[in-house]
Amino acid sequence: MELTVRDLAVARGGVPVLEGVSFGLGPGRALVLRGPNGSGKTTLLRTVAGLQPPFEGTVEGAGERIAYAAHADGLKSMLTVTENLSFWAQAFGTKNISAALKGFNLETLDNRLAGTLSAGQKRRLGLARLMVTGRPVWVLDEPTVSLDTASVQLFAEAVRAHLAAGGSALMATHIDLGLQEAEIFDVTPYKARPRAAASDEAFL
Ligand SMILES: Nc1ncnc2c1ncn2[C@@H]1O[C@H](COP(=O)(O)OP(=O)(O)OP(=O)(O)O)[C@@H](O)[C@H]1O
Repeated sequence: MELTVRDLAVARGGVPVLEGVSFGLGPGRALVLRGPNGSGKTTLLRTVAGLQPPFEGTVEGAGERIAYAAHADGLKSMLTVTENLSFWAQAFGTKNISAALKGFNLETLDNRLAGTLSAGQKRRLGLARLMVTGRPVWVLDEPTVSLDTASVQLFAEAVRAHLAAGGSALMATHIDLGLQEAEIFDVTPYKARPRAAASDEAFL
């Protein structure tokens, strides 16, 4: 099944920031959103992930197929690394956390409370969570923030394995992940044009 975005316009605070966005993302494919600060990449990802409604247009093949990871790591600070992953595995109806621990080099930190991890370690745990969701479409907002070079490499390998297993990934990132297979989507900011007043639903 493909994630299909058609003629999408997205808004923040009731103000449109992007319009006319259309793309399809099928199994085994990665798409990287590129654009300057404030151009609307986060807003687009939030809309695709269902965290806010489209201003215009449609998103199909999303919903429960999506695992979303954004700036806020959403970790439970008083649970250990293992307990965090087990919690999510249970929440998403999966079982195996060992691949996620290994994939993000968390094995030696397995008994550490998440709240005591460094910024990069927390980010690794937040990304490891993706692997236990079992969900096919990863939507990732600047996933490599705080990661060192070796961890960026681990992340790229995790994405590559996800694609090879038939998953897909939609990402906003300012750095080159070394994923040659990823396609680039340049976001073009909204051009002001006459329109009716922004709807209240678009206000988030
Ligand atoms: N809660 C909000 N209320 C109003 N405007 C917002 C809100 N959040 C973001 N914006 C504005 O919406 C626009 C798009 O922001 P967005 O975060 O989607 O951009 P971005 O491309 O992800 O930027 P960056 O590369 O800096 O992360 C920006 O002009 C931003 O200032």
